[in-house]
Amino acid sequence: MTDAVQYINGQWLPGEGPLFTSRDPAKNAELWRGAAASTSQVSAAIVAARAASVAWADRGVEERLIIAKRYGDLLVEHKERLAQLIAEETGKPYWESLTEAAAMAGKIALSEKAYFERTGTTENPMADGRAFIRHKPHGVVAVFGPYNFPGHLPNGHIVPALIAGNAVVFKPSELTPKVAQEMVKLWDQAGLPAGVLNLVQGEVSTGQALAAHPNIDGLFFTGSSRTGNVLHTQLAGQPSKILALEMGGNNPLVVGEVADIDAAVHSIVQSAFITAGQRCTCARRLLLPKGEAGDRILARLLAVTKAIKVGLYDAEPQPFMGSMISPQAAKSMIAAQAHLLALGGQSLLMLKSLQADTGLVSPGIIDVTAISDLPDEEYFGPLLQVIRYGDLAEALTVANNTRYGLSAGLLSDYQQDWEYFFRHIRAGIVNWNKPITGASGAAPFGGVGNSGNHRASAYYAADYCAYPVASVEDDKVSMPANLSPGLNF
Ligand SMILES: NC(=O)C1=CN([C@@H]2O[C@H](COP(=O)(O)OP(=O)(O)OC[C@H]3O[C@@H](n4cnc5c(N)ncnc54)[C@H](O)[C@@H]3O)[C@@H](O)[C@H]2O)C=CC1
Ligand SMILES: O=C(O)CCC(=O)N[C@@H](CCC(=O)O)C(=O)O
Repeated sequence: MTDAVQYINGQWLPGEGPLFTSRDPAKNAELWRGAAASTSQVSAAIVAARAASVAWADRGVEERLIIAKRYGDLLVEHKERLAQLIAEETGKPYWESLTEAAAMAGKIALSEKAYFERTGTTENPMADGRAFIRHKPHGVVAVFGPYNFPGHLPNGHIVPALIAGNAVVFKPSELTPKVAQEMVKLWDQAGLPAGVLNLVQGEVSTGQALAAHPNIDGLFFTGSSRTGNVLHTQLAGQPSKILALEMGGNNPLVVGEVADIDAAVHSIVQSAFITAGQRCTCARRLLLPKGEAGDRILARLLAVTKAIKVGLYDAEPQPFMGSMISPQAAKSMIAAQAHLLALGGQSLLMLKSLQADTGLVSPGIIDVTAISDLPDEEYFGPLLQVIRYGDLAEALTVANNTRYGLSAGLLSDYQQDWEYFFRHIRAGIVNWNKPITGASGAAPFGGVGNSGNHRASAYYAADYCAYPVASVEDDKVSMPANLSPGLNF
């Protein structure tokens, strides 16, 4: 008998599918082992969610919020343990894992505010009755999470979905099942009724069974563009299902004229190397002006990046960068770097494996200006591509030369440069003199192009968690003051 890792209709059950494991990528040790949910278990989770969804929606938002707030309190109470699990399963430094746990707790109040501001009830004036805009939950929604924020990002779909009155079937990343299990345990402890939130663990086939199920009303996905596109195709021709896709980016950070070089370099480092470059918002392409000003920034960036402390999540003092998610992810970054070098890139700082069979790598910087056909790929790790440009118009053309459009930024002391940049850049998160990572949950979070499908998350997640209903109402049926021509009463 394997461990009870599936949570279906309020019961922890062993999976009936193939065994899979989760490993600590920094210490190369097994952390978790369980059997995947079978297709019939995925169906059972959907049946349970469907059955629970009516009573959950009927409870009303105030009652649902009481449970969500209890869950938030439990997140605060258990934040150190949760951060420890996040650190072990992802390799992120403990300090950063604590910020993820805090963001999860902060999501409750932000989602409550968004629910009422964006999808609450509005009464509009009407001469002979009342006009309302109200919102209703979709019913049963599937939530898919990525590994890089195994708590915060699925939580960013689950919390608003539950507050809006939906029941959820959650399929976390197969690389981070332990964090997912902990989250669901806290919801259970908070008193969520059986069936309202179900957890189906497993690898891609479990995700496929969930996404293909005819009885889901919506699918909220955060993950790679590749998978998001598969899901988009799969759900084509099913307009009854709402699909929210939060996907990757090939994000540009443009540096213009800046007086404070250290401040600019700090913003670049925070944008490119936080979470070992494994944020969807991370800067992938750094656009630096040609000439001395750009050379000075580059020299300082190289010096600071060389000195970045990379290490174990529990090292003291704490490193800035921890491990990547897996040894395979580290190898794929080394391969990406080799590919760019073969295309004509020039390494300024090599991304290197720091310890065999772990995800520990040093950050890399590569000048790709000479590559005429630069791949428009999201290399999801700490490898920053530098492109030198002539003027701001050229920088904008290069920055926008991507099928993605998630985040973008400008570092410049000139307001007119910012205004020009803002007018011309195509992305959903556009910052000035700030890192392009670390987006606020109080703002919409999403991208254009291949980064999303126009259903932004965070503050706007409320929008895809409920559908609007327009009503005109009166207490009694009454004759209108003026009859339409041709009617006789
Ligand atoms: N825009 C955003 O909000 C964010 C986007 N991301 C993106 O996520 C990626 C990293 O996360 P990963 O876990 O590697 O993403 P992924 O796409 O590999 O996996 C995401 C989820 O989809 C499931 N899945 C994979 N293939 C599937 C299929 N064919 N059918 C159904 N489910 C399937 C996985 O098991 C997992 O639960 C990066 O590309 C990053 O840019 C990450 C965080 C935020
Ligand atoms: O959903 C929210 O509350 C805001 C979005 C957010 O937290 N974004 C983070 C991480 C997302 C990622 O890049 O994977 C960020 O902007 O750094």
